[in-house]
Amino acid sequence: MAPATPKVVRWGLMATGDIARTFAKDLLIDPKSRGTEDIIHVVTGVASSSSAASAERFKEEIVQPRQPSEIACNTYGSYEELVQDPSIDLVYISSPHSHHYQNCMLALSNGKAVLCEKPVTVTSVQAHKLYEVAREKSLFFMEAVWTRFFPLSITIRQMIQDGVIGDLVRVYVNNSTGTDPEALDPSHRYLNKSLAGGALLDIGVYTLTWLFQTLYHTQNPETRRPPHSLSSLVEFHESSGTDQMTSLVMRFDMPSNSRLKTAHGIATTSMVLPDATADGGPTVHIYGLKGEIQVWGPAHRPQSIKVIPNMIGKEAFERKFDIPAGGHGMFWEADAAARCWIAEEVECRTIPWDESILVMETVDEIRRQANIVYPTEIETTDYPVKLDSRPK
Ligand SMILES: NC(=O)C1=CN([C@@H]2O[C@H](COP(=O)(O)OP(=O)(O)OC[C@H]3O[C@@H](n4cnc5c(N)ncnc54)[C@H](OP(=O)(O)O)[C@@H]3O)[C@@H](O)[C@H]2O)C=CC1
Ligand SMILES: O=C1OC[C@@H](O)[C@H](O)[C@H]1O
Repeated sequence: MAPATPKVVRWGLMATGDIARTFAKDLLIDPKSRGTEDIIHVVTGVASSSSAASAERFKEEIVQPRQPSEIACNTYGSYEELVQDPSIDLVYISSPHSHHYQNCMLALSNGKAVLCEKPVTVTSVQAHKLYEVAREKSLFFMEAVWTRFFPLSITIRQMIQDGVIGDLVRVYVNNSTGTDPEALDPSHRYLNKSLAGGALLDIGVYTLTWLFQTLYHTQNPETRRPPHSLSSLVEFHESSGTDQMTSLVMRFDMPSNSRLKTAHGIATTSMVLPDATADGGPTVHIYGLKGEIQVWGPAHRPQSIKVIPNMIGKEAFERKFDIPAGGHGMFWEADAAARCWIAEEVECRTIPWDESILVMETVDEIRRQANIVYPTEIETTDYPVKLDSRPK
């Protein structure tokens, strides 16, 4: 039952780029419009590493018009100042992924709980290290894999666990960005190796999220085993050398009472192809012995499902999942992070640390197979390391 008085959760925003704007707008939508009665989100701090003026602009354009005027929002021209602000409960980090490790360390070592954009780090070793620090300091820490918190994803995980499509056999996912790399400035984060650019870390991680949330997360945590036998192929963008297309197949062990003891996860990601199929067809297919669940819409921001039973005479059905109040869909992960923080939990069960690490280990292995190498300073676990890769 919802408490009589909602708890106010105070956010600090580290970075003022594109996704920070989208996240902040979602955060400040009335939570009641999505049935959230127990929390109110406010933004009490914004920091930009470019300038205090940029943080101030963000506050004026995005924050102030959307929250009560009596809530003070401090602005800073450095991330170091933000993490020392006592009026902040949770820090949302949305710098480029190359900077996540250093920025998360900064927040955690200053005693702040963290919600960090995907991918949590550049390497699995960095992710391990961050979770270790969060545990040592008893601080909440979560990778912001927003797709997992969509009611659509929750419904699918439940359907799998309820046996609606029977034992899992194969999951196929396609997620792409629909970008023409030739039309981008070469310093853009998609093409910039100093910013851990490339399709795999940017959007490929969503395809892995789908494989893990269906073929791994739905299994008994006591007995499930990490996937194995990964084969992948990577294609590169000529002038930047960043990865532009990855396809992979890997094997997931299934529970011992399944008819088939293993299932295949197949994922593909591309910079240039559209993020959803042009004819609006499915982007994710989850195949079980009794039927298939199709997911329609971009795999990172899915919109509807179709469930197709194998049995003749059993009707297929469709279900649309609208995102309420004109939101983008990022408020559900914010609600989940806030609830964990209020409950003094360090980890969110919907995206547990071990799964973020397994995704990063999978990325490591694909990178090893294709020899994708980033500059040492963004792969290191040393802290603090000064990173400066802004275009001159
Ligand atoms: N969940 C989702 O749907 C999405 C997630 N993302 C993730 O969010 C992160 C940011 O993406 P996005 O907002 O699109 O990127 P942007 O380039 O638009 O913004 C990144 C921000 O990071 C800050 N920054 C700090 N250091 C640097 C640097 N050296 N070079 C450039 N920017 C720097 C800047 O803010 P400032 O100057 O204020 O410090 C910049 O505006 C990525 O990790 C990406 O994977 C991205 C898009 C969608
Ligand atoms: O997380 C993301 O989702 C949407 C994409 O367009 C973006 O590049 C990526 O970072």
